[in-house]
Amino acid sequence: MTGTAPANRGRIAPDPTGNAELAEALARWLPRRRWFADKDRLLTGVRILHAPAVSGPHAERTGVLAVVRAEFEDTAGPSDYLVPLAIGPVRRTLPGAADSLVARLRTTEFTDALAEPGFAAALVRRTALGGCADGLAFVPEGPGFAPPGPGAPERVLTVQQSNTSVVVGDRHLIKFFRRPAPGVNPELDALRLLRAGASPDVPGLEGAVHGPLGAATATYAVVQEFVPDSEDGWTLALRSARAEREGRADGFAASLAQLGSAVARVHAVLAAQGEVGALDRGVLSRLAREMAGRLDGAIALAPELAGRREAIAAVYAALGQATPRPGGLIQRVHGDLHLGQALRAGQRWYVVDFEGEPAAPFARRTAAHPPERDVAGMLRSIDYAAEHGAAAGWPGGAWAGRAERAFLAGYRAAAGLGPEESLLTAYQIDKAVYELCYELRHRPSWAPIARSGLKRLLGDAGAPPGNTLRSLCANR
Ligand SMILES: Nc1ncnc2c1ncn2[C@@H]1O[C@H](COP(=O)(O)OP(=O)(O)O)[C@@H](O)[C@H]1O
Ligand SMILES: O=P(O)(O)O[C@H]1O[C@H](CO)[C@@H](O[C@H]2O[C@H](CO)[C@@H](O)[C@H](O)[C@H]2O)[C@H](O)[C@H]1O
Repeated sequence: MTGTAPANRGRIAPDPTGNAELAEALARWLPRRRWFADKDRLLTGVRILHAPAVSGPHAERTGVLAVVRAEFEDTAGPSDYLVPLAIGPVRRTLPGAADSLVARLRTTEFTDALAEPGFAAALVRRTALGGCADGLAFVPEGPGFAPPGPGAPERVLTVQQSNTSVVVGDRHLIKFFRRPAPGVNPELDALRLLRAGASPDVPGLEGAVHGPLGAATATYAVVQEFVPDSEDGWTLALRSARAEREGRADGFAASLAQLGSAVARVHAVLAAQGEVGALDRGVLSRLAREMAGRLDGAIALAPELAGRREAIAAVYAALGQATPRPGGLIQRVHGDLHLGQALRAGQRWYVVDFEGEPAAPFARRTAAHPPERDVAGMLRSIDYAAEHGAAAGWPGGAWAGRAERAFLAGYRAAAGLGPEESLLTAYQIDKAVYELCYELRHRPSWAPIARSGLKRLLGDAGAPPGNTLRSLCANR
């Protein structure tokens, strides 16, 4: 590391002009982060691509929004990660958890900047004010917002998976995209459409931070309204399934009908504000081909799927031959909708995390789909909750049936018509295939949930606790 002399303390020069020691420390620190998405690959090294500076929370510490490139032994290509760092003299005690320490190199200390009081708040403040500095652009979106005052309390959300979000002053949430890629992040893009259409069903977009990525520009973070006192749909679903076992009725099914309506309204705004296309035979056969391609990719990761290839391919083939509903559309959708991405506050639902499937390239995440894709995601999530409960001995089947029917009824009431069956079936199977791979990779002990969901969707006999699509559709 060459940047430790007092004169340049706080600035990181891009590799290969220095920083070898810091890069080595990052190579040890990164794989232990929960948002590091390459845990199953052998990391061979880290390079610091960019490190634009932002004003530090206090005079002796500088913040940088470092973008680092992780390189691996395999040939699948490098991954870029956003790593906000605070740089300053070594301290006796760290402000956050001990694992916020990235490196102590001689007299200089490098820590996770999101654990430093004042760092996230300073970025939200700069976004509210707008402006450019050191290659970063702080851009308020829409009418803008009042900057948080000095000393606004901050807390890093611990539930996040792919990214890292910090709540500032209980009013704003700044979400740092850990995997920057060239262009506008799909979440920012979707939130702009939803703001333009005055959607009441998502937290309002307030601004964004952009920075360099090679010769391109990437979205580093978005700032949006924080929804206070909310609980996510997954937590509520598990509580409701447990209440059922204990013979206590609750209002969850009724609230899921409201969620169904909220999702339908989100779809309506995205269709009105974004690009749409006709759902014709050509689109159906393309979607069927894409699903079949994803199945082949999934079999490579989860060879157990090979035994089901024929049955799954038959469902996709049926989709490819189906007659589209007249007037059907493809449009921007959420792309990775599940109960954890619905927040209940008071009597309202808010839909969050429009980033799409975290591992997919941006172009695939923003591609137009029939809205059935999101509806299928939520049905899979209800099935997940039922299956999770079944493992604890809860009577998941009846609960799941009611929950799924309520969600579909709410969706239908707001959309004016229900999801199309061949699409809903194919998307649920496509999602269950994705989930099996996701679970095998990230949470192997959850793989049986995806496995048995897939079994049920393929109509295998004797697979409680969820419901076959046939039984759900019979009630449409
Ligand atoms: N605007 C918000 N207000 C309140 N909580 C939020 C908001 N956005 C996200 N959250 C909470 O943070 C969690 C993680 O957010 P999410 O956008 O899904 O992050 P990730 O991209 O890391 O998965 C959500 O499940 C929700 O509990
Ligand atoms: O929230 P993310 O965008 O990071 O989504 C990924 O992780 C999800 C798990 O947190 C995963 O969702 C799967 O598990 C959920 C329960 O934890 C369940 O409700 C979903 O239906 C199921 O798909 C999601 O697939 C993945 O992309």
